[in-house]
Amino acid sequence: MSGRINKPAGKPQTPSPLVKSSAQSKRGLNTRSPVLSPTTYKSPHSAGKSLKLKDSSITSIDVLDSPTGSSLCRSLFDLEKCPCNLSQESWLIDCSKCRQYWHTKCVTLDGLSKKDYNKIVNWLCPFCYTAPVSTADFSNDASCLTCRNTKTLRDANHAFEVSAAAAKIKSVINIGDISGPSDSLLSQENSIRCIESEMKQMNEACQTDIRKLINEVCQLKTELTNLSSTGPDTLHASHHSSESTEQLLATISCKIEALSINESSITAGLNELKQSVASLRSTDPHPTVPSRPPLPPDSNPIFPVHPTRVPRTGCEIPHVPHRQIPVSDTKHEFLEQTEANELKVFFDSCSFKPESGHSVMSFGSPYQYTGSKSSSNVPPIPDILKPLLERINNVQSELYRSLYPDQPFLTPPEINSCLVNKYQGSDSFLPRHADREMTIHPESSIFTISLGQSCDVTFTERESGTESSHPCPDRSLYIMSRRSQEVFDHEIEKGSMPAGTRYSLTFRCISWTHNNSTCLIGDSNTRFLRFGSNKRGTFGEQMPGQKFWAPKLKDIDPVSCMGYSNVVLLCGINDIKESQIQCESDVADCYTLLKQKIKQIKLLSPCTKAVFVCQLLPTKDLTLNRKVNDFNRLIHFDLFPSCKDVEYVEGFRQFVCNRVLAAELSMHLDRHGRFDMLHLNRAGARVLASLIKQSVFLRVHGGVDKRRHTGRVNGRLYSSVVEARLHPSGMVDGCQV
Ligand SMILES: O=C(O)CCC(=O)C(=O)O
Ligand SMILES: [Fe+2]
Repeated sequence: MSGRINKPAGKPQTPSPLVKSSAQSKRGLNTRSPVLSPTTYKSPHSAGKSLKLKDSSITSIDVLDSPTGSSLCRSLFDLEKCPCNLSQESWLIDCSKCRQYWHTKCVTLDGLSKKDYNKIVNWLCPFCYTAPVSTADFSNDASCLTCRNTKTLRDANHAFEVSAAAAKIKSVINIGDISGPSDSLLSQENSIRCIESEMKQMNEACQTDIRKLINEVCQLKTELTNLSSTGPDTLHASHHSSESTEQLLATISCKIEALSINESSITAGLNELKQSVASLRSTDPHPTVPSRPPLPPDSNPIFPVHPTRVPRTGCEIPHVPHRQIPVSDTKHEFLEQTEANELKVFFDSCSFKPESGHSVMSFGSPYQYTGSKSSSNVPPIPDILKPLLERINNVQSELYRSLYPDQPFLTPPEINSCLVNKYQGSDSFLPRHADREMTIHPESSIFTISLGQSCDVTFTERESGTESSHPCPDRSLYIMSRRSQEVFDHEIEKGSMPAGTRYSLTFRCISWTHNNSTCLIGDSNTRFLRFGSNKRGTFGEQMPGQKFWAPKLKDIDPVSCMGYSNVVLLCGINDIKESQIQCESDVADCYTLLKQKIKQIKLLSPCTKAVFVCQLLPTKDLTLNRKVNDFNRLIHFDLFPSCKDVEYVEGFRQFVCNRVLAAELSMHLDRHGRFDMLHLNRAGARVLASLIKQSVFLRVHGGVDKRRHTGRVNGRLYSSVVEARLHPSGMVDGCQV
């Protein structure tokens, strides 16, 4: 029985392991009469073997006589004293693991009866108890890739490794080809592991031989003692005796020779194996990252900046062309004359609200902008406008489909709002502005139909000041992309309007949910994530957005972020995975590219409220994880302190188990049947989706999750979202299964 409670000294000696900490037992301690009065003591070092102690003093001597015993005895006196170091009238309980005794009061067990104590089979003391959950060691490693190695986790990981190895062997048998960088890495790591285990075996064999040798020497010693005890005369008296001595000596020399041969062969073998390990390690594609000379730390860092972890290059930002044009398309005579006439009659009868230089009237989804006078009590789209709206939506769908021809499942933006401007006379004008409200769908266009008097709209490229003029004849349509609003202003200059009346019908895709529009740019680990309005399996209608594919950092296109409220980046693993990325500086260069991309995004899309950066996910390759750590540290210690509006997608610790990508959240084999080191499975993607969604919503609500009930994703608690990762059926928003 372990987890014993010892009885007070002086009580009848039974196997019951109770000890009362009392003056009497303390005296016993001083006289080396242990608190453990005669009883069965299980050595913490003897793996369950019991020492039957007859008498305490003899016990001490016996134990002190043997080399292991001395340390055991030394520790006995420390172990049997409660770490509180106070004498207390309290029972003592010993830990099943380290055998340290504790006052039951000190470990809050004092409410239990003696009967209850004796029911305790296993008890772990505060020194030995480890919470059965992974706890990241955040103190040293900002990337959270180190976590506490509890036995449960270690066993789970071991089981995973065994199954992964089995799968690997199976794939080798089935496919016969395991080429590819990750496989060569794996096979190399496996070879190291094999050699290391072989070395372990040889070491063990060596130990066994040494033990055998000691036994035999002891045996021979005894035999020699026996022989000598018969006296030298007797030894030489008979021919028989002399024969046995010679035989004995011959046996000894034979055995010693055999053992030395064995030993030298073992040593040679070990040396050979050591060499193999060394050569394999030297060809490691991801060698130990050498440190760079320290660089001056940031002058005013929020986080303490590790001097070696500041990127070596400055962050000059290469200019990115915005690739926008002021008017993306024009259609003359878009309206039939009769339709135009009908519309003019209709608008002549409407009451417009005056704004600066013109007057306005709205239909459909309210369009709010600075100084808008028509955004409250907005009537629905009138019947007379419905056929026109349908035509415009057709044009919008075509435009959207041509933008994303390879993604036919995406839903084009729906034009749902019409703002009509009325210009009367040559004094009318339209102040310089851009239609860059966040409520406008970032992938949509703004459609303007002119009715009545012609005029020119002037466009100005904000950065360069370059102006261009666009003529707007009666019944024509011109189209501006929402993205172009990030770089061009437009206006109808004062004094440029002719006499007479002009109506401009401007159509947009408006929704307050676009305030949360999100552009997700990521690598293959974003492949299961979906935007959409389905309650399950997508990010949902409250987080509309679009995904952009960027396997490497260079593929991040800052132009795609223009007009989005949030940008989420998950990219970089394929960059640092490259074999030429060999040291911390190389990793820092990759990180610098990420930083440049973020700055370019913010330059091109200044209205974007936040850029969320996902740290790199852990992989199953420990060597690659070192680079991951280096990259992630730069995100923590350089990016976040230095870039305003860059936010952090929290909770990535969930992906780590035993310092690698958690088995239950990741793919075991890729589609070619090879060991998959990098990819999340659907359960992992669900966790990733919930973390992204949580971060985005926390920003929207100033750090407070206000959706329906605090802590919920589409009505489900975040905690259950995370739990749901293990349920194959548990679909979480943001992730399509
Ligand atoms: O009247 C026009 O052509 C332009 C109208 C416009 O820019 C607007 O309503 O935002
Ligand atoms: Fe406008």
